[in-house]
Amino acid sequence: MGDENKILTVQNLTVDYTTFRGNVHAVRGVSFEVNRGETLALVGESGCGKSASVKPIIGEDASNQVIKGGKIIYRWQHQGKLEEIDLLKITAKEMQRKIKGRQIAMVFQDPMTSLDPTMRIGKQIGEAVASAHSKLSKKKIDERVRNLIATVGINRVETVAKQYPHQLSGGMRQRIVIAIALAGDPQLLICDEPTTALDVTIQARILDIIKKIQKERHLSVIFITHNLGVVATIADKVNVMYAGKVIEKGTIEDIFFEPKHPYTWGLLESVPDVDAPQEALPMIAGTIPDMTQRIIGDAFAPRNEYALDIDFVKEPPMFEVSKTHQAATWLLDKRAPTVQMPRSLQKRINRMQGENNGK
Ligand SMILES: Nc1ncnc2c1ncn2[C@@H]1O[C@H](COP(=O)(O)OP(=O)(O)OP(=O)(O)O)[C@@H](O)[C@H]1O
Repeated sequence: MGDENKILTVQNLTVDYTTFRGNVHAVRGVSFEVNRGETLALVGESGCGKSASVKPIIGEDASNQVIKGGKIIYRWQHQGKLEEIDLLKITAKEMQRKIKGRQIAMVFQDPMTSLDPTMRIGKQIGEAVASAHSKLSKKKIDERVRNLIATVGINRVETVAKQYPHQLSGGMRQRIVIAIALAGDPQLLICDEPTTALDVTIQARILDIIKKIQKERHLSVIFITHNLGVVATIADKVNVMYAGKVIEKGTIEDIFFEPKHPYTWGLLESVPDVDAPQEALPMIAGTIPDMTQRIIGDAFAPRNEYALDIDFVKEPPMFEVSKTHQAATWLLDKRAPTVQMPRSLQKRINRMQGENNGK
């Protein structure tokens, strides 16, 4: 697959936050790629560096953020030519003028932070359209606003256009935020926990809308979530993150049917199983490490009941499981003892695979 199909390549991204307690090493050398028309999920517990890995893509920088290294290569077709830039090297002005909204847009968890409470919905979307397409007439802008509202699955277009954010439910507000994100016809949409604050049925509806839009517009999507259960319905590929690193990456099938890292096993076990009688849901015991400290070995080792001695001393490399699947665990070293995933998880996977084959 040539580079033209890769819309984004993040290479060895390293991000710190300076704090009075010392530097938080939030992202410790993260690399990933997103292909055109593909959805990549970044998954992991709270605080593992998911947001910190994507904010630099769109120039969202807290005042205490320090990019210590890496590249973020973005590629797009411009006047029939493939252009590429390192998003870490452009100015804030260029980011605003060329990239933000028009190439890459972001949807955050809390829609209220992205909406202006004092402005009618139609006007807010209209401003986003006008700022991305400066030459459009008022009539054309209005037309686009109505189309965008309909695109996110809202039927009462005229009514909603006249309303204020507080008059809408959480799910409706999130749809409007998605409509605003689409106003500049971006190629890449970054969704940071877009459904976490919503109740389960509304979550499913928003996921369906994102999926529908992704297909219609052949969008690339980076989808951030702490819930692996959500990932199965939306993503093509998954990167599992822990303590500022990607520790396992693969296709949906690789991660759900052949998980290799004990951390991924733990995440999968903590997904509610709707098809099986529920025992108490096992959460991964322990807490994430203090990210201001230097981490020695595998960051997950202190919480890992399958840890080997070497895990406490030496960081595991990414072992190749297959062409599409890699995991950073010493259990994959050829000298390691054979360790099986928990039986309860294996049983669940067997059942899921059976259902999948029966489809
Ligand atoms: N502005 C900041 N200043 C200091 N530390 C920060 C800042 N932003 C994030 N962090 C820290 O960086 C680490 C990674 O945070 P990040 O927000 O990327 O996690 P996350 O995986 O997205 O989790 P969540 O779902 O809770 O946002 C955490 O330890 C977090 O406390």
